[in-house]
Amino acid sequence: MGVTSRLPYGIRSGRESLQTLLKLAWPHRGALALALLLTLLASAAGLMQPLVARWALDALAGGDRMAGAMLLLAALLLGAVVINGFNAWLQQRIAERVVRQVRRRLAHRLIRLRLAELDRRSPGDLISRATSDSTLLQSAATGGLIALVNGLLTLVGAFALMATIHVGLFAATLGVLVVLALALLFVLPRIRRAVTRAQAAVGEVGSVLDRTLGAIRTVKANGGERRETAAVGTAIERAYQAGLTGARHRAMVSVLSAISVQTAILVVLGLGGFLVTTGGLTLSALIAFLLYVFYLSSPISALTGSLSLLQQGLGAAVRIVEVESMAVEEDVDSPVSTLVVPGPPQIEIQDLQFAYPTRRPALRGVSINVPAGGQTALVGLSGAGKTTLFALLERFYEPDRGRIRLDGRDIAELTRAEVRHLIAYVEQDAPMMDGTIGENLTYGDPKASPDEIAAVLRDARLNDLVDQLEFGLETPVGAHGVALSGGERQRVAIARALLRKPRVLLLDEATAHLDARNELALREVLETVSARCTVLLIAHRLSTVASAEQIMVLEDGIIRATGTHESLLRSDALYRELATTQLLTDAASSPTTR
Ligand SMILES: Nc1ncnc2c1ncn2[C@@H]1O[C@H](COP(=O)(O)OP(=O)(O)OP(=O)(O)O)[C@@H](O)[C@H]1O
Repeated sequence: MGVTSRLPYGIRSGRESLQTLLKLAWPHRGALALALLLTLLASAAGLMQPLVARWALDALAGGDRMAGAMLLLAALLLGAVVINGFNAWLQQRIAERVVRQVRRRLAHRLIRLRLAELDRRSPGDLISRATSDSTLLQSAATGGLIALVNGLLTLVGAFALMATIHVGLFAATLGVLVVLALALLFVLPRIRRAVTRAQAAVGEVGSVLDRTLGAIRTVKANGGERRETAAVGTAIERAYQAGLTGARHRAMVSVLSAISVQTAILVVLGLGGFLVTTGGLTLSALIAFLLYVFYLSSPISALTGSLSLLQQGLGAAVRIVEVESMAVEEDVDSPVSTLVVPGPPQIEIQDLQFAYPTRRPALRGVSINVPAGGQTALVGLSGAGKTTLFALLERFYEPDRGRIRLDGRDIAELTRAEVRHLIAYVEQDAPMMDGTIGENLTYGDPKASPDEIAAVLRDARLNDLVDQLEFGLETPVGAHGVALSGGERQRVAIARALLRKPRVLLLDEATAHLDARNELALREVLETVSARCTVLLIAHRLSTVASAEQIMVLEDGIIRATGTHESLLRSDALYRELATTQLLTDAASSPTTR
């Protein structure tokens, strides 16, 4: 790490990307070795051709029959064609497998990324890494690697044969090619950087579109179409410019390799011609040597082509390596012991501190004691830290300091899978997953029985809604189905939470969109549920808050008062203010005013 971190970013990322590429190719080493063997066979067949041609020419000059040589030449040509055809299919298959493997791994990690990582990145950019970046790896991890090794071996083979014909001519050819190699050292890293830039810009296109389509009503209502189109346009332009730069560099590589081979031919022709006239070389040897120089264009273009291809792959691999370095929740797949907390637990929160990156602390030493069972309400002004407290209970984030204990067990010592198995959480916005209402209900407990589903439908007052729908529980909802109202979505989310029979139920403004009748019904359900489950709720409705046995007032990341509705009305100015202004909206239905 020490050495790596001192290297400039380009070199470090290049090396890491190459390691990633090799790691990806490693599981397919058997098939890759076969593909390389076939490539070498085809190349050997190619290398033999000038020798056989020389043999044919010598036979002709000596007045011998050349049929044998011609037959061998034909066999070599045909053999190379068949081998190349099979090899192309084999390599494509390996390439597809590499991409499948990368996409599976990326999908696995992206779904398990920690929220702190997701907060810093846009979903569109992350998605593009699993889609377009992984495609770029396809040919690099197979064809690129094979062509590189094959190009190198063929080149060395050709060099050896050329050196046996004439060392001086070989040295002259090598001199020309060294210049090419030096030029490549300069151009190739630029291809990689251009590809990384282009892919980052493609990711940005995804981000902008994701943001725009995700808030399309806001965009339309505010006439933001032109602005959003311009924002996408800027990213598209950046991708185009980076793509052009890459194309320019790739073109330069092929021009350089063609020029170097042409130069080598001219040098060999001039020098070789001179040697032939002075008797230092036979004509057939010169022709054979020249055929090798002509032949060199094939491994050289394979080599330079594979190097550009590899640079493209490496450029994309940089972005894939980044995903590898993002923190994931490793313990969400671990087995869950249902006995961790047998009944509704007492929740003990001690000196909890937490700050989002680049923000002032959202929680500044919260200590509370939530009794086992029963309902506890959290109230406070917007931004006080209520949702953040729930996020820490769910272990979406880890606290900077302090502990949360469930029945004396520190949740940091439980796996996230265990913590989340114990807790059901109804979010503020209650989004629907794409699928049917039934699938949305059973998302947390796919094995729920029809009776259990019927019970939660009753509890969440969803019966009427489901009965009205043509396909009942099979009705699709979400982006591709029936659009549910805010209140309906909340009731589905509550039903889903109840179906999981949690030990702890977190409700984050879960009644905000409910009408008075449904809210009253839900309060009765919570009354029953809280006998077997510790309910912690954030609410802005006086009716919901006042029915809680304990109320905590959170202000600017700290608990400023705890008590019952009546005691807080007497003792806490902020609660009194909240109760008479913010919470007053439905005072008519509050138990205290009824
Ligand atoms: N993902 C996040 N990244 C950065 N800051 C955040 C994030 N989520 C919340 N915050 C900030 O943390 C503070 C506490 O937010 P939190 O959502 O916990 O408040 P809240 O009491 O639930 O508010 P509300 O009643 O409006 O939902 C706020 O200043 C908020 O802007």
